[in-house]
Amino acid sequence: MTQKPSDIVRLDGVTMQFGTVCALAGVDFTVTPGECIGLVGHNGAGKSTLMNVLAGTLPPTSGSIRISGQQQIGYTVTAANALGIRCVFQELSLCANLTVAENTRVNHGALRGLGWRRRAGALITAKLDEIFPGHGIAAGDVVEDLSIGRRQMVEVARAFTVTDAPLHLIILDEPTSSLDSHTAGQLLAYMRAAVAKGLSCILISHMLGEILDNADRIVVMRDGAVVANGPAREFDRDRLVSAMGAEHRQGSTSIQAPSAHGEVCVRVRPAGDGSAIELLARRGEIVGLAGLAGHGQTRMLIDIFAAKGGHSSGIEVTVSTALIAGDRQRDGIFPLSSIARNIAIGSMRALRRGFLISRKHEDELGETWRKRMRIRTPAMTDNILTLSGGNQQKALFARALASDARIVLMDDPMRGVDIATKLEVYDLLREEARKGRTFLWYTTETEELENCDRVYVFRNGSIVAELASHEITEEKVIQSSFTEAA
Ligand SMILES: Nc1ncnc2c1ncn2[C@@H]1O[C@H](COP(=O)(O)OP(=O)(O)OP(=O)(O)O)[C@@H](O)[C@H]1O
Repeated sequence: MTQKPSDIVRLDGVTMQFGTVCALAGVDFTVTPGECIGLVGHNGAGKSTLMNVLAGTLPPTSGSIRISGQQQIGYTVTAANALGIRCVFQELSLCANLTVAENTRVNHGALRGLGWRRRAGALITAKLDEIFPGHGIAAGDVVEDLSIGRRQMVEVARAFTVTDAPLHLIILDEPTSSLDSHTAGQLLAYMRAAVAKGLSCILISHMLGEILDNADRIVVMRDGAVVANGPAREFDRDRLVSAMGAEHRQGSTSIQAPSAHGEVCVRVRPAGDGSAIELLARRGEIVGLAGLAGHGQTRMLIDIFAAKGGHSSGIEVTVSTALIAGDRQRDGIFPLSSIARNIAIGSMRALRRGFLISRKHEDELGETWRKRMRIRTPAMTDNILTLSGGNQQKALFARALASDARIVLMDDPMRGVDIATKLEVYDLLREEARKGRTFLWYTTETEELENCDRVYVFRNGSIVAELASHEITEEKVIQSSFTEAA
């Protein structure tokens, strides 16, 4: 196939085989200047793999790569960078023990010589100011001290910085997955403005509204192949969902209000002058934690988890807890273990036979949750890192639900999970809540709060509003997020 003079990228017949898994089954894909392509597909459809090929981080098993008309042989990240292609990966790639400025230097060989740290700091700060005004990040901050949302902001801003290499195409793989809606809006507005000036962009997201609102063209992948490709105006949510191969389902069905008099199993008394609101969760409730990212929601979940069924500085927890960590790379997965072991690790007591862990029971547990969460893998004995990002997240969910914990603390747990699975997980949560489990659920996706019985809105480390189920709207959450406690 010949390349149109205007194509920046032309991939033809790209395949990628990981052992027995065919991640890409002959994909043709093009990008033209000044367009935003929305790339969607179920977890494990092959989106990240395709982007890894395009960014030069994975050599394809077969197929051809042409960039600006040039056939690429031995294509690498360095070549991609020199040709103006950058990628913001789903699993953040910043060095945790370096500062924000030092991480910027890693990508820019031009920032050498005397005063490089100051110049790197100025470069990244200017870009952060441009994309995320009011970001609150300093160039001297060490990355491991930043919240996952702020790390995502640094990673995105760094990809947009330019020194000696040009920037023609930016690949954003779920760039808003850890950002609250306000910050995500800042990024998407910046991206649209850059596209209007001629930059090309590939946006991967499971938030279909984000794709429909921002893409010029949409490409849908399914099982390693492109199954739909056309102008965004030809798609709506239903068409996207069915192209992805998910059964069409209406959004969440209405939830049964829990007993308002159920036994209280978590109570967190506010510190300070008494203006903040107390957090209470009863048996069988799904309680949402909302507000701008980094305003104390994760801290509260960790404090409740650390209280371990006891009392600790104003926190009372009367039953056992499990935590689904928000940062799977850092706090969630056991990278040397299999998928089944990663799930079973939350239920070790139940799986113990004498001094040993029963492999048979571990395998059975893994199989049950593979089916329930639709984890896409040829074998649950494979290493957890062979799973796509969304499928890793499903395994973490399975770990908490498979455990006997009575309270499940969820720190933005649906990061990267596809729409079909999300709807099933929502049903699962309700079913578990009806059986008496309690869920405390921090989410950066305001739409998800509709699944909650009540929502607490956080600001500056305190709860500033409590919304009953009939009051939960995006507008109300955003309004409360910007209001101080009365
Ligand atoms: N290093 C690897 N080893 C083995 N299998 C892999 C590896 N990387 C990816 N895969 C498999 O390739 C397939 C495609 O994965 P990929 O990460 O591209 O999916 P994705 O569409 O980006 O999914 P998600 O939405 O969950 O991020 C999956 O079945 C995954 O398990």
